[in-house]
Amino acid sequence: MLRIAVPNKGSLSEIAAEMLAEAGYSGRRDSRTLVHTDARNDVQFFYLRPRDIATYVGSDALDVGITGRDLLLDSGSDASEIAELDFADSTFRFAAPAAGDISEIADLKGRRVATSYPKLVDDFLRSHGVEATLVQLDGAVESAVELGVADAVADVVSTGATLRAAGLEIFGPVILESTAVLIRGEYEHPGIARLLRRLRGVLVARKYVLMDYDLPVEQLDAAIAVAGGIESPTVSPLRDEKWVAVRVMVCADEANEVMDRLYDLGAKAILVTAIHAARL
Ligand SMILES: Nc1ncnc2c1ncn2[C@@H]1O[C@H](COP(=O)(O)OP(=O)(O)OP(=O)(O)O)[C@@H](O)[C@H]1O
Ligand SMILES: O=P(O)(O)OC[C@H]1O[C@H](OP(=O)(O)OP(=O)(O)O)[C@H](O)[C@@H]1O
Ligand SMILES: [Mg+2]
Repeated sequence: MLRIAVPNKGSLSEIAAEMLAEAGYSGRRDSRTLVHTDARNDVQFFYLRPRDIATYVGSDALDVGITGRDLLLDSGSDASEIAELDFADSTFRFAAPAAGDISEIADLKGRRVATSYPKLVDDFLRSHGVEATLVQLDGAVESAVELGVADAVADVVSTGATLRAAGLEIFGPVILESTAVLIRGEYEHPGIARLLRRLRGVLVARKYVLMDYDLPVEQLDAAIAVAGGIESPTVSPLRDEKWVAVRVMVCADEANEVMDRLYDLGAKAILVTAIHAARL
């Protein structure tokens, strides 16, 4: 049975649970449940703190897990990334008071840096030859400067709203581009391949739509240049030999532009349908 570590709370937990449900797995019904068995799919879910998941997977106590790249690297675990899961995208940055005397990482020498990711920040500063004092906090790191606990912070940045609200300004290079990832330990459980296929199927179903349209046959090459699909579009003959029917996968966020361009080529009856599941 494949043992899967999933976040039990925080910003990763809800989307991870949605992805697994879309991939056909049953999940816990009660938020206090710590272990759930999906016998039909021969998997067992262990609901753990996101920060701890890399430790469980890296020690092979569990076979595979969903966590954040920043949490994986900060854990020092031996677990390794096997796929990006296309959510919880964030950058990890330094920030300091907008009108202060810290505007580049060299200015951090001998200063105090507050963070919830001490290993990640320590490794980065060492790699840049900067010696600073790290102040480890559990969260809401942006308040540390105002309250006199630190001179600068290093934290997760998504929209930047939290930093701006705290009067802090980003400086220095990007420490890390983080995203949600699937991770595994040294041992590659045979069940991982199928889990990966299912999760990738969810990502494809979310990213693409199916587009069907009728087209004068002489415009086919031009239409395929507009939307070539994954391998190649499906082209079927119509009763009227001057027309063909085409079915093609298109990125959902490009669908309207593609429809406009196909329309300009003379396409008719252009229909877009959502993809519920996929295996490419
Ligand atoms: N605002 C955000 N936007 C994108 N990703 C985020 C954001 N905040 C946290 N994350 C990501 O979530 C993971 C941290 O999850 P964790 O649950 O430990 O903290 P959290 O999301 O801040 O939850 P909470 O603060 O509710 O405990 C990291 O991978 C981090 O990059
Ligand atoms: O750039 P933004 O869109 O403002 O998002 C970034 C903020 O989101 C997270 O905080 P969270 O709300 O999880 O609180 P926490 O710091 O206590 O974890 C993260 O720690 C940042 O503070
Ligand atoms: Mg948080």
